[in-house]
Amino acid sequence: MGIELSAETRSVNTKQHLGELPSFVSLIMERVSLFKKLDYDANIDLDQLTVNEYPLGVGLSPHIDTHSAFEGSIFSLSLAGPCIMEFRKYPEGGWLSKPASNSDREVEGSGSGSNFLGKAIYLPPRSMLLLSGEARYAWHHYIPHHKVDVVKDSVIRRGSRRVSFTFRKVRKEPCQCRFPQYCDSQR
Ligand SMILES: O=C(O)CCC(=O)C(=O)O
Ligand SMILES: [Fe+2]
Repeated sequence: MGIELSAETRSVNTKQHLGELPSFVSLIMERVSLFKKLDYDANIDLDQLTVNEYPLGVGLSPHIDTHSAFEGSIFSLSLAGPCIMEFRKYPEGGWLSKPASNSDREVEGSGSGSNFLGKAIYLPPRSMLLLSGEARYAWHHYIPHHKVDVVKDSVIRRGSRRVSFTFRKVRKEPCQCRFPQYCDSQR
């Protein structure tokens, strides 16, 4: 909603303006505006909304949201069931290997040429995830294709579905972030 996003290229067609965001998200936008009080360089004049539905066991493949398509702050509201979102940072830029097993931990990968830092974050229902700075520009995020997540030896069962509302601001100029090896505008 707002502006069309291609699932294949993870990019936007700025000519495909789908209209204003629907009025039912205005309360969410009000809550998002409270983030301005925090010390973020956030431009939170958000104009693009993607709604994702994840049936039980379905995840999200690893990616960094396209730098050239969206500004520096990305907000994702989790609804219905919980999930664990995993993050990896590869110093070289690209994604190199398949995700390892899931848990709430820090990971340093090695072997088969991979060298990454990993983190896993629990996203309860009704929580808002803010990706900004290095987390937005340099870390891949993904949701493993699992029905059950293990966090510090506790088993967290996913609900029968999760729905997320991801709010972004479409970028009009090339990205000039501090992370050129991850940046499609600077390669
Ligand atoms: O489901 C989410 O919370 C995140 C979705 C996401 O990363 C994306 O659409 O790029
Ligand atoms: Fe994403």
